[in-house]
Amino acid sequence: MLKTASWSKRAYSSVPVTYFHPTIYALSTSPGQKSAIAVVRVTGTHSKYILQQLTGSQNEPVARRASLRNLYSAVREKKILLDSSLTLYFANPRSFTGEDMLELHLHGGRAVVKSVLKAIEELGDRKNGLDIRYAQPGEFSQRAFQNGRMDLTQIEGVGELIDAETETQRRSATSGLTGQNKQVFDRWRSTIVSNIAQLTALIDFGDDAEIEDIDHIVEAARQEMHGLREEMHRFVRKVDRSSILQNGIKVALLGSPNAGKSSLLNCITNEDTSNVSNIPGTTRDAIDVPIDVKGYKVVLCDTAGIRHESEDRIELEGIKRAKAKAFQCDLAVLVVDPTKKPYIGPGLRELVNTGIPHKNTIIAINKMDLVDPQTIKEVVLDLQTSFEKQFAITSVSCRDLRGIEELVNHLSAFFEEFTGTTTQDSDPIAVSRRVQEIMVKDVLFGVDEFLASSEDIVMASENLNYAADGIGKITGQSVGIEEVLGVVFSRFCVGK
Ligand SMILES: Nc1nc2c(ncn2[C@@H]2O[C@H](COP(=O)(O)OP(=O)(O)OP(=O)(O)O)[C@@H](O)[C@H]2O)c(=O)[nH]1
Repeated sequence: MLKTASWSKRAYSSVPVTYFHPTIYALSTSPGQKSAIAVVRVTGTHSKYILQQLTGSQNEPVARRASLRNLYSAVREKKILLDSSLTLYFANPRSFTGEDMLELHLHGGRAVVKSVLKAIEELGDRKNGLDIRYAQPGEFSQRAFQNGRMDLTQIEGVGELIDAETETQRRSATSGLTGQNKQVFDRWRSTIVSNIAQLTALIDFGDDAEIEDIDHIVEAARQEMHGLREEMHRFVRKVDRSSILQNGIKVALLGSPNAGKSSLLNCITNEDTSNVSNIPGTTRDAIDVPIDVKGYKVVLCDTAGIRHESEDRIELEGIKRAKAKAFQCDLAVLVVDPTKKPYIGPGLRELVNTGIPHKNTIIAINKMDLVDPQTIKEVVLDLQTSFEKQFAITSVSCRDLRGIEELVNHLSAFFEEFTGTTTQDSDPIAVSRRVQEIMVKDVLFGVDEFLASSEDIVMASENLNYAADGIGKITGQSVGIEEVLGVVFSRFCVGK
């Protein structure tokens, strides 16, 4: 008896929720490009059938074991060899999607991929129950979600990880992927739910309770939610700072014409990105260059040289844009030419002192190869008296690259402080814009309203419900799920 019961339970649990969904397949590596290897993924009930048909073998595949197999066109009469491929079969539920899955590691030629995709397509026969079709964007991840393999924050973490361009972005994305964020949300949710339960008990049975007991329970809930609100605000602040990592830290290069701004940009990026010339005023417009500086994504902006006396309309427009860029940047790097007096013209002085006084600024004295150390000392002194604030000053040469490494270290120290991270050992967190919005509009809103309304127990409990539902929307374990699913999965590409 017992044996039958446990067997039937096992049999039941081995059927994924999506068992009757079509089997889907897609090319998971970059489409349209020649490469050494291309991976085609298949997920769904007919995965094993597809493997058996393509290999022409009815043998039971060994799960999780890679094997080298010849793949043939499904038209049996004309058995055409398509490729010799590495095949990997995963039996449900131990797969990414929780369904039976198949991976075909093909040779990456376009014709090979095309022929295998066509062969899989030809295996579809809906009338005979073989519902097989090409996947929609994000559908593999959607299956993983539907079968409880991942929650929404983890799935979004996969998306962030694939989009990560720098080391710091990669590390922040792992907070979602590893379920770290989910643990935080789950803990918050259970705290809120336990307080809802306390209040519900008061609403239902409060008539029998002493007034002091009621006050005591309400006060305890208030205290707990106060603490939680603090923690939530800290989390949101950290997410804000982490999203700077995603979008890039904006650094504007400012300076007089010919100071060497474009040369410095090229030295930092190691590329000839910007227009270098000895004709002052060469850079007429602001150029944004996304680069990786010691693991941080930085958007470096080369601007037109700022001087007062120009009458050239185009140059004046460039200067206007340079000022606007300076205003938007997170950090300004002021490039100074020590061979030309005044070292800082009135236009730049005014911009730094009154136009962007709230911005962090690093000063780079360029062309140190052209002057002696005594002149550098003079320039430093002059700069220290030119500005109302004291800035870090460093000297460099774009010609012989002296001081460039030191300047880059200055920049990365600033990035660490600005984003509250170090590239080695901190834990930035990345959550999607969707999660950020729900945190503010639902979760924190509900908690704030609760703290404002805890005199009225029914209202207070409603507000906590609102906050808990918000967390449910974030992880995908509560009401409002349909409305969020579309947003989450539409960001994914086919095969992911
Ligand atoms: N000797 C020497 N020359 C440099 C150095 N940096 C730049 N130059 C030269 O200075 C001139 C101007 O350099 P750019 O990088 O175009 O200067 P810029 O500030 O971008 O100029 P604008 O576009 O006019 O604002 C070029 O001839 C460079 O080769 C340096 O460190 N040493």
